[in-house]
Amino acid sequence: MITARNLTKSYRKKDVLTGVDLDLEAGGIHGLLGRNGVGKSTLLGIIGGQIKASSGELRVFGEQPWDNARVMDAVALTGVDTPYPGAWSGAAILEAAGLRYPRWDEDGARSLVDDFALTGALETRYSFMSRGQKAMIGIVVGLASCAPLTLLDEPYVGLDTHNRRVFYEHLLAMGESGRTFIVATHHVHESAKVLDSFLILGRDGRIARHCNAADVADEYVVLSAPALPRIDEALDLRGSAGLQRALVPRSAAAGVGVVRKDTADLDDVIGAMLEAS
Ligand SMILES: Nc1ncnc2c1ncn2[C@@H]1O[C@H](COP(=O)(O)OP(=O)(O)OP(=O)(O)O)[C@@H](O)[C@H]1O
Repeated sequence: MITARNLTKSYRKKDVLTGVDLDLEAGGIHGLLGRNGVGKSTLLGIIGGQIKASSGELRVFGEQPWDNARVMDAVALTGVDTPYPGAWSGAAILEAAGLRYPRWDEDGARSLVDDFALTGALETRYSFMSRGQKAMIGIVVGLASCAPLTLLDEPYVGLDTHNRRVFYEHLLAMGESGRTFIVATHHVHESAKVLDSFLILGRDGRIARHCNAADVADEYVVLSAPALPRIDEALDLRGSAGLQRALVPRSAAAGVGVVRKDTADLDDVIGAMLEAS
């Protein structure tokens, strides 16, 4: 569904994406992770046809996406920076989304509005909405679009605990629908429950890792000992006086002598991958 080869994007003299290679098959919920400013929103904008890449190859549904109406009809991109007109009410935004997206699910939108208790905000001008209300409007648009490829850019910013749970429940319920979701997120712990895979965009502007959520914690163990030998494949974890801890691929840990080996925690693995990226 998405194939990228050596995709780059520079803003004036600033190189953001320097050679993204990516193969993503249709279906599932995928997290796009990376440190602040590495280019996650830029990459989503390029995939969604809204930002023009500087060079490289990109195919979304077999076509180049930039300004391509066929691709853009099948892709919804919403998030914290979606520039809805400030004078529009929530209801007007949802009505426009219903006209914009050919597969729009009116009942689904209503159910999300109910679950988010957003009815009151539907009459509020977008510019007067709270951050959380804006986030919920963006989520309703993205999820009810029924776009085969739905890109959510930090969709939960400003949501309280209850509404984040509502969001994840709806997203999870759609995970088996055949649709593909890419969620740019900094919330590894919360999102881990719904994600099928993690894409880590590194500080060098390339995809550093693409790992399957079901496998990643099994593939690593935590070694701890007063002094660990050097293990090239190790992802560093915390070390304190008298105790070193390293996150190591299970295969590389097999040959290490008498040290304590613990099962790795998904948060630790992803966190260490982000640090190393
Ligand atoms: N339109 C633009 N013009 C110039 N620079 C831009 C533009 N859009 C983004 N950038 C720069 O590109 C870099 C990547 O920005 P982007 O928003 O894609 O990162 P991000 O990974 O989504 O960040 P965050 O996690 O902080 O939201 C940043 O340095 C940003 O300042």
